[in-house]
Amino acid sequence: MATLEAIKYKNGQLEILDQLLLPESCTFIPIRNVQDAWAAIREMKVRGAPAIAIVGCLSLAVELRKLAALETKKEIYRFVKEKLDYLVTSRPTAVNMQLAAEACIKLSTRLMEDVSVDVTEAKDATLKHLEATLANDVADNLAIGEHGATDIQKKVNKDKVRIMTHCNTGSLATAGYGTALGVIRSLHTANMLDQVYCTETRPYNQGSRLTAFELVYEKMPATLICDSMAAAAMKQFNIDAIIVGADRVAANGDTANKIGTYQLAVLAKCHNVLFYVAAPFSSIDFEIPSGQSIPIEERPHSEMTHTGSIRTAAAGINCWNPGFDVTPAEFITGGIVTEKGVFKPDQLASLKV
Ligand SMILES: CSC[C@@H](O)[C@@H](O)C(=O)COP(=O)(O)O
Repeated sequence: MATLEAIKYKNGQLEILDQLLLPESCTFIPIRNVQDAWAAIREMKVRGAPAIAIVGCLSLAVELRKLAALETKKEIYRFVKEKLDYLVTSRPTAVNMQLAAEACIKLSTRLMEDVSVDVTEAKDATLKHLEATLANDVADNLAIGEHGATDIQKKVNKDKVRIMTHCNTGSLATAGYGTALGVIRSLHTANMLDQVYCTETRPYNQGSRLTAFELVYEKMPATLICDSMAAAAMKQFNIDAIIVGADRVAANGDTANKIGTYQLAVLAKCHNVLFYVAAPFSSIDFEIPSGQSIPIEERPHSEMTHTGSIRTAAAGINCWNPGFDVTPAEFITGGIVTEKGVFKPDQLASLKV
């Protein structure tokens, strides 16, 4: 199934769909270098944990392709490390950019130390690694979709299911297909989706602006709700499962995701609704034992006090605007859906590679 495309890369040319302009306008903007990518990530022109890492890696590929002047493998290593270290500082909560940077720096170190590899081969191997991120992510998402849909079908045991989701985890947040929205897409393709309820996702409205846009685009049976309607909707519509994405999953399964995820998980427990997290392995941070160590991004207060340029909150009020919250592993009752299968949170630690 053709899904929306938010990241376009060909022969060293990178363009991204400016998500700040959605749903009014579909405008692609060029990313000419790592600095452009850093700014696009920071300003949330591209957002969503996997998409952030892919655009970061591809922006480095753009620069590396243009670079003729590097004469030694050490110069390539230094160039790659400096650029990736910088990209990691763009946003703090999602771990995907950090893990992608660590993997690429490790590769660059290995190529530098391998005497059988010359400079051109080292550069080509690094480029190949960076450019593969796009296709790898789509393949991972297709597998996540399959595993998630099969697990939900097995546990819910109904012909058609009602799903709730939060934030945006679709083609716009990934290289294509999506993670949690990928599972919903797979259910829809298998004619097993009765209805998906997507939350508005205040204050940045990734749900109403982006997920709703994708759902309409894909013609899925979907209903938008405000975040404050989640409990009522669970009760009224007999939701079968909630599925969300992740920005960072700790080794014990605690999961950081868009603010509002934790309250959905608590509500799911009260209403006996299965709660799933869908994320690629590149969102799992095996180095941190629990969600307590996950850095939570604080966002500008204007996201809460204004709608566009219009102030909707009383002037002078103090605000608290964390971009993410942490759902304790015990609330993830359905499981963590990855490209390698569906796991209970307490199974994760043993999967460290
Ligand atoms: C597949 S994306 C999973 C998460 O990154 C997503 O749910 C989310 O929280 C995105 O937050 P955002 O602040 O829009 O980057």
